[in-house]
Amino acid sequence: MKNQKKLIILTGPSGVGKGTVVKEILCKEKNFWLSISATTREPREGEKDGENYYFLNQEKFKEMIEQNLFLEWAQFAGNYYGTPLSSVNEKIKKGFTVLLEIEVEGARQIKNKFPNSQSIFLLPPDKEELERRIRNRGTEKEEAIKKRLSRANYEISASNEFDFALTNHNVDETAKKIIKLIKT
Ligand SMILES: Nc1ncnc2c1ncn2[C@@H]1O[C@H](COP(=O)(O)OP(=O)(O)OP(=O)(O)O)[C@@H](O)[C@H]1O
Ligand SMILES: Nc1nc2c(ncn2[C@@H]2O[C@H](COP(=O)(O)O)[C@@H](O)[C@H]2O)c(=O)[nH]1
Repeated sequence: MKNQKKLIILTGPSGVGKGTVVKEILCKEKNFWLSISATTREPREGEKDGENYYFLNQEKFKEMIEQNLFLEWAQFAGNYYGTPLSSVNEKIKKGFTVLLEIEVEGARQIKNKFPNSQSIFLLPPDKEELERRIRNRGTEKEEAIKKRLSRANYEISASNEFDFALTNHNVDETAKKIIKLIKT
């Protein structure tokens, strides 16, 4: 894949605000494109197949792994998640800056495969605020919240592996800082 600087990884623990910040970035930057991942998790209320994710069963997801159709994939909190290769290639060729909003294992895979990609780790102001954000989102049951929070400790300890680490205090400010980092 050419022009790897156009490939931006946004990672960080579940609930830190990656998706919210990405939405804000996409409102501000029309030449940026967010990759649509595939997942085996169940859709949340209001989520649409092909818009939020490609919702697949495990058999189909594993078939895609076998066929090397993912740029990266990982298991997270009991489900599979992966970045489909073809659409990312196509958007980069068209000149878009492609954003990957992914967890840490997948982010490491992309960093290894594409050393010129740029990686940004979002940190919460503190762990209590992270828990508040996940709980207030209201999308996960208690068991899933616990899995995500225990994984968050491991993920936060990996924050120094990435090019930049930013604390997400305020959505608008974080989005502006990320845009500046990408364009510098
Ligand atoms: N800077 C912020 N201040 C306060 N609340 C925030 C901030 N950023 C995001 N939130 C809220 O935190 C919750 C989690 O945000 P979001 O879903 O974007 O996180 P995420 O990192 O994408 O999570 P996941 O990895 O689980 O998909 C949402 O309810 C969102 O509105
Ligand atoms: N490695 C990958 N991680 C991904 C991908 N798409 C999303 N994610 C990350 O999974 C967790 C959970 O997401 P949720 O939508 O269930 O809350 C979160 O950290 C996402 O960033 C992907 O393609 N590959």
